[in-house]
Amino acid sequence: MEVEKLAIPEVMVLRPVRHQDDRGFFCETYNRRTLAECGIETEFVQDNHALSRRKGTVRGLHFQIPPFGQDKLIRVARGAILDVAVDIRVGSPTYGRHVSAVISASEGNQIFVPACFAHGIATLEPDTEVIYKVSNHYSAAHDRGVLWNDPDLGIDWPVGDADVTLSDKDRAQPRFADIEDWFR
Ligand SMILES: Cc1cn([C@H]2C[C@H](O)[C@@H](COP(=O)(O)OP(=O)(O)O[C@H]3O[C@@H](C)C(=O)[C@@H](O)[C@H]3O)O2)c(=O)[nH]c1=O
Repeated sequence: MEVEKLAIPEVMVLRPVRHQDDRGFFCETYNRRTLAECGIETEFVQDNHALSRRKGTVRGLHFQIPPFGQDKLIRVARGAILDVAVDIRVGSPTYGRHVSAVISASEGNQIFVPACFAHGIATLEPDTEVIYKVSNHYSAAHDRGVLWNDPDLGIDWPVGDADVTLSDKDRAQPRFADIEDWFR
């Protein structure tokens, strides 16, 4: 498996081997041993599957607070996304900065985002299906977010305010400056 550490190196893009033949391909989308060889020892406990019908749908930026923080391993079964991870570790040299990568069904790549990052996606194609593993169970009481287009974060989303599809929850998320310090 190829591993690419992004500019914030705790966030990694992974490329599992795709075995191509006349029928199509075969790919191990999750292998605990291979991930451990890449330095990812996370135990995942839940798989999620989200369909976004429209291109230009943004989900995020989301995180769960301790003790329900979630490492995430994200891939795309149909379509493509821009995946964004914002460092929310107080005291980190990259606090408030973000990295992003295009993750797509055609590439078969994946992205690993640790718990102490706010995470979001923007769909680059209609009917995009995202499948991801998380290392802690969902807890609505521990669910938190940051406003996707907060100018303080300076994220270059592939969709503008006028065209974005967002949940009501994400429209009302707080600014980055107003979130509490959950991770150190
Ligand atoms: C995330 C989640 C949501 N739900 C429920 C709550 C709600 O009724 C419905 C939709 O939830 P949301 O609007 O929060 O879904 P969504 O906006 O897709 O949230 C996801 O966004 C991406 C960017 C992430 O990183 C994920 O961790 C998760 O926060 O599904 C669960 O039952 N289990 C879960 O694990």
